[in-house]
Amino acid sequence: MMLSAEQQVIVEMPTNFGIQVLASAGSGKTRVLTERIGFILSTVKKEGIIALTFTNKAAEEMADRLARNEHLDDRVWIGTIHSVAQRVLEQYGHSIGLPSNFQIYERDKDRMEVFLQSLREDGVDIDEYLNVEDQKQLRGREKVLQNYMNGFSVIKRELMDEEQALAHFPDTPNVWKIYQDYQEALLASGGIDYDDILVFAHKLLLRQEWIADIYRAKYKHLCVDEAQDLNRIQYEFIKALCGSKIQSVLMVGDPHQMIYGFNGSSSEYLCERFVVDFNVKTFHLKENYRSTRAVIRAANKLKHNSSKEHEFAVEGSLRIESFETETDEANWITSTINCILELHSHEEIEGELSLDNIVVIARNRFVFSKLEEALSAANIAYSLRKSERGEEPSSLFGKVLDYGIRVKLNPKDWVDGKKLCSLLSISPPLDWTDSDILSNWSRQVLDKPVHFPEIQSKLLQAIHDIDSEAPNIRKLVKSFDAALSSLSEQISDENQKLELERSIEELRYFMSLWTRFKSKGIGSTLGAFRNANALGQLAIDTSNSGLTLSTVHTMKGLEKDIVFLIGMCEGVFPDYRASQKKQIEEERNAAFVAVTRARRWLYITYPKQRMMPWGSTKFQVKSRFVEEIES
Ligand SMILES: Nc1ncnc2c1ncn2[C@@H]1O[C@H](COP(=O)(O)OP(=O)(O)OP(=O)(O)O)[C@@H](O)[C@H]1O
Repeated sequence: MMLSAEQQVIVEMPTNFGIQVLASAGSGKTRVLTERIGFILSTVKKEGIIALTFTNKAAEEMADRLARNEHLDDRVWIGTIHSVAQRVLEQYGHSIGLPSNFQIYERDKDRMEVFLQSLREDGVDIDEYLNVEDQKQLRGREKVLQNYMNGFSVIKRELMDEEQALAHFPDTPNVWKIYQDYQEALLASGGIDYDDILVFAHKLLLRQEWIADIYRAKYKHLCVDEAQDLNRIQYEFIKALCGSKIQSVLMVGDPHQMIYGFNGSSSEYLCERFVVDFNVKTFHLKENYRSTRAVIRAANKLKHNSSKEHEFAVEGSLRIESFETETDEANWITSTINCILELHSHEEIEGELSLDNIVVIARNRFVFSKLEEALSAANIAYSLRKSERGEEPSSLFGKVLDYGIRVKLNPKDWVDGKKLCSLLSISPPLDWTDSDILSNWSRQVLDKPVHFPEIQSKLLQAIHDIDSEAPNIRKLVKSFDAALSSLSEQISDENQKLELERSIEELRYFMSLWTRFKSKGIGSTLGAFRNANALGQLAIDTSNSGLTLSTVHTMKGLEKDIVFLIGMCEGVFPDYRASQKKQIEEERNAAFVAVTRARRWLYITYPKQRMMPWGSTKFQVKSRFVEEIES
């Protein structure tokens, strides 16, 4: 596949300044970025490149696209912005006072637990505040606390100081003090939260110039995909990584596809700040290489003249259908998918037609419920693309393994320590710094009324004994796999058997994560493994084959031959919470992203009524975006 003349020019630009590529959907931005990396690898000796993406999935796709290049592993560092920042902290976090095995609290409820504890320590009787019978009142109070947590995220990602925070949250009393206390509580438990990863890494690069120089000496080029979605802290982190020494920065993006406004994203960083802060040459690409004429016409109705059809583009098709109910909509999609499969092949689509060619996209995952029922009834295998953060284990054994490792790495982690104590019916200790804590629990659990106390006891001791710097996970897994399997043969109680079955599954899943961690070459210690898992770098994506159901946000940057865009009603898409002009524009961006994922055929559907969660039905109005596409 040849690059176009315009693409080729960008790929082969000299490396002594920045390159900004502002281009529409399907115009080959990611392609240009990966070709540029290949070009640098083959023309400039030794110098390394950092390639930044927004999702682990996108990082993997980029690695796949680059796989044919020599020296990929030693010269190119492909990762999400968070994962790059996390590795900077893992290696040098101690230089700004972070504990060597710092914990990432990636789960919202763990962060909330730390927050509640910080309030208790401040003398606030938060347990009394939350001790209300009335559910509505309780939800209201929980929301107040959640608003504080959201506020902390804003403070971090906008890099606010006290004055700015007080001005930004005029109606939130004591916000700065409460925020400081939360930060102290996090650090006292040896942890940081997800937002902190970038904040601390940014601080580190600014304060310890010598560390930043180590990276700059090795990596002299930086490439950022989907740069329209950068937010302030992400942009500032990139800037700090470059300092004044790195000028070879390529940012590609499409302002029409900015869909993370709720996370502080703004295309201003790509379009304006980048130009001010770097010596930048700008390029535009308009030709769409992905989609058929029918799809491009629909996209251009949402964003006027955003894409230009490629001269060899085929016609493709667009079909818009309405249904009485969501069930009718789901049944129609299911039968249409079956009809497509029966075709086996079509001149507009390369290769055999299969479920792999199809994705169903919706604004949010709740829209899929009726479709999931219909697909199951019709025996059509599908997978729902999930967010990348891992799921928590459900068996007691799986939980002991997960929380135990967290406590092993950081005995100050009372959040996971307390959860473990409660699961094992052990009283929590007063001292959270004891490095023999797991060994003590291993003895105490033996006479507790829990599932298989001896196995849990052995597991706790085994975790205690692991060498964190060079853990032999394979050996640990092998011995427990054998022990659990032999126990299941001796037991007749059905529930206990199920618990054992789940324990073995979760142990094997843990092993597959470890294997994946090792094969990715992103570290070898237990701490690096735990953090990579926390950031979703080890998530195993099952949605590569079969029919994919995906929200718009998780489909970003990807493409399929056939797209069904479903549930297109006002209130769903655009989302009912979008009321201001700016929010509606972002919804339009999301609709544009959804439509432009289609390479060949696009189906858009909506029901005329929907079932509400409380059981009654509600009449629906066709989405304004469908009206526009039809106009
Ligand atoms: N010069 C080219 N000739 C043929 N196909 C191309 C060319 N450039 C890109 N493509 C193909 O067009 C499709 C879109 O490319 P790519 O994913 O790089 O676009 P993009 O601009 O990053 O899209 P988006 O912003 O919508 O995610 C891909 O299938 C890619 O292989």
